[in-house]
Amino acid sequence: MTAVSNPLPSRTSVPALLVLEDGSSFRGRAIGAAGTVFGEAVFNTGMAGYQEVLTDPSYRRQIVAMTAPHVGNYGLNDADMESDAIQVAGFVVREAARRPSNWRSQRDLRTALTEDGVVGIEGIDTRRLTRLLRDEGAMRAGLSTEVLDVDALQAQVLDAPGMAGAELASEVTTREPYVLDPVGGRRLRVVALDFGMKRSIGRFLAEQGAEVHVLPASATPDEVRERRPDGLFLSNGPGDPATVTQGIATTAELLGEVPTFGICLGSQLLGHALGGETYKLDFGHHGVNQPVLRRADGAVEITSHNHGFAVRASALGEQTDAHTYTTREHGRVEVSHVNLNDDVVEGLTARDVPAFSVQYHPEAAPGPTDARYLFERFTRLVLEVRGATA
Ligand SMILES: NC(=O)CC[C@H](N)C(=O)O
Repeated sequence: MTAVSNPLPSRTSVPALLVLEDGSSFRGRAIGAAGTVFGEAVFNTGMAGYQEVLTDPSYRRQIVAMTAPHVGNYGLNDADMESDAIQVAGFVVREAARRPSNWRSQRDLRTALTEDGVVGIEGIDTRRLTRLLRDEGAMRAGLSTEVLDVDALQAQVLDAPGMAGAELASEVTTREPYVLDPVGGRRLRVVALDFGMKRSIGRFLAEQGAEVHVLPASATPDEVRERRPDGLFLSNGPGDPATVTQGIATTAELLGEVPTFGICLGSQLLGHALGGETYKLDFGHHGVNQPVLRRADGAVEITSHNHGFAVRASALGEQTDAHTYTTREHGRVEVSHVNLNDDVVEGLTARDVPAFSVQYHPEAAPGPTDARYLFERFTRLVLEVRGATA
């Protein structure tokens, strides 16, 4: 008999069930831990980058379905983790790779889901699921290897909380402050408020020569001031931005005092701090090819997204020209970036205080790198303000 050195693992035959709040159901095979989980079902259109998606804390309490039909080919490695572990509540794929082509010494998708205690399902019609979510909007969902009766699981889904009103940043923020060393000599000191910050974002800030003081989401304006920062960074994060009340209050108080840059949830918090509001999108933007118009020069950036909420332009204040609003307390703010698919606000630039933000992901992990220049833009803004006040 010939020995087979590296046989394909046999397909699991453990059944799993996904049920949406409207009762739509999908039967498939388990690819992760055993259990029952609830969350908001969303679809991600990236062809690759599943490791960064899985480990992005902004995906907390979401059941993420990948539209790419085959996921897991290259495995997971240590370098591309966006946090310590998989964060999604559940993971849905058409077909999970049975054996990864790379990083075999590290983790394959099935092992990673199982080790991190995350329930996953494969073998379902992800196109049908995506069409449902696109037509009906993001829905609450349940995914289970234990409750295999559709009505029973749907009843539990209907009892589970939705994403509107969900405060999740406190679950993923750092418990203790810590400092990231600047790369290549210190040029500036930044306080980063951590609402669930992706690791790559901290790296890109540090690569700007920033000594990055990462503080918990609960940090007060005085706790920020104690660090004597040249700049304030507002991170990405999960949940409904309107619930991040301390983050909004801290940002609002420091506006005009410390130059500020926000990414994703951070952009929404800047919108609130300027006096505006956020609202829930129907099915959100989760992918790596969203076209965003940069109004300053008419360029289109192809960008990486993961957001289910957005800033409402009209709530920022009185509209003074096509894209500029006068806020009650912080002067003018311009909607600097807009999504070309659906006109959603994708960036804010305050005109009378040094603050700007983008709703998408310049760190591009995963995604195209068109917007990486924004880290440099933040550094320039910080150095300009410091130069002017020195
Ligand atoms: N990636 C993020 O920061 C997401 C922000 C917010 N939780 C949203 O879904 O809109």
